[in-house]
Amino acid sequence: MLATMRLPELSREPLSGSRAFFAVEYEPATNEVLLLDQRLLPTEIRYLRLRKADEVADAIRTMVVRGAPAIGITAAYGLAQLAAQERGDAAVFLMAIGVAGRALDATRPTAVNLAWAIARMARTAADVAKLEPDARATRMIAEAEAIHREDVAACKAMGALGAKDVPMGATVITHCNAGALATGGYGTALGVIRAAHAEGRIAKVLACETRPYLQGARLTSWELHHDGIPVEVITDSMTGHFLSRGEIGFAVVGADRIAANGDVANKIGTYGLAVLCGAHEVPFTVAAPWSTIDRRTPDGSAIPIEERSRDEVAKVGASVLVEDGIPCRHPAFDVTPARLVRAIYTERGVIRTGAGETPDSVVRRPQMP
Ligand SMILES: CSC[C@@H](O)[C@@H](O)C(=O)COP(=O)(O)O
Repeated sequence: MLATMRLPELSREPLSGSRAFFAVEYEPATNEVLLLDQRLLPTEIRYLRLRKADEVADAIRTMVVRGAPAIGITAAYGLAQLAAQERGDAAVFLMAIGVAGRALDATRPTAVNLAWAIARMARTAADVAKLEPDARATRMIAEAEAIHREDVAACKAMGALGAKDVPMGATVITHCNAGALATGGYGTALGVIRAAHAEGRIAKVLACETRPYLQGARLTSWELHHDGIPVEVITDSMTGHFLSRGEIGFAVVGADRIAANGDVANKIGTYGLAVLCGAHEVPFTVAAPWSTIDRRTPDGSAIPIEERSRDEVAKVGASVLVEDGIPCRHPAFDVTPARLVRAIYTERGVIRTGAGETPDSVVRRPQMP
């Protein structure tokens, strides 16, 4: 497995629980944030060591790290790192955390996990501001590590719940990358796939390539292949073909933000896949931690959609596909209405959207918040 890995030396076991690879870790011995540079995958495995919060913000903006939970965890570590560097009094400390938090928050607008993690770190900063610098840094680092550890546990919990819905022997389709690379470890949609594979339910996975940034082709296939889970890459335009032939039994994707009514924002192309699954009566499901649910956003129309650069559509690497000067559009996410989603797997239970449940309606259940 992963014979070509060059892992950075860590002074302890990674919180992601994987020595094979990790998307993000914090190294307390050096106060560095370590990121696997996902822009280079699958051809090169290189880790970056980040020493300042603005380097962390840059890394999120430029897609060194991506995926909703992973960017939230990375931002939390960026603020913990800053807390370990800031020696000023409480007011100076809170000012520095506030400025860095706003810069991190401005990097990517759609994934609510980013704002959620920054807000949680800001609350901790307010609680510890009056402590000695070393003591408040220790508390900030512990909070970021808790966010990381809780995310891995959430992925495993939702994976176990979702796996039960995967029909025995199914071919499962997924879109984008909602795996260990996109989370603290294990993955959301790929967590369901990992758990279902361990239960012997999965014949193979079809990974949509996910134009234009190709997270499915570059990242999902890499993760699954090196985990020994059978995977085939298809172009996004092939999904209707395979569904029409009855070759797909289950669909599971991640999410960047889920509105109070159950509408799901995820990587561009998800909505089309959901419509096709609906037309062919194939269960279309979503796996996401509770930190992806934004109950202050009433429905999908209120979710901000990130517009990314023209060049990601007009070029593949150095190859030009669209002549200079011809405009291209690039919404990076779309919204799938709740009515097309059969179920949402979370660490707090399953939201049966197909049976009319919503995030708002299930919070009254005993195990829900
Ligand atoms: C567990 S990750 C869920 C989503 O963040 C994922 O499906 C996705 O859309 C990622 O988009 P990206 O633009 O690569 O950050």
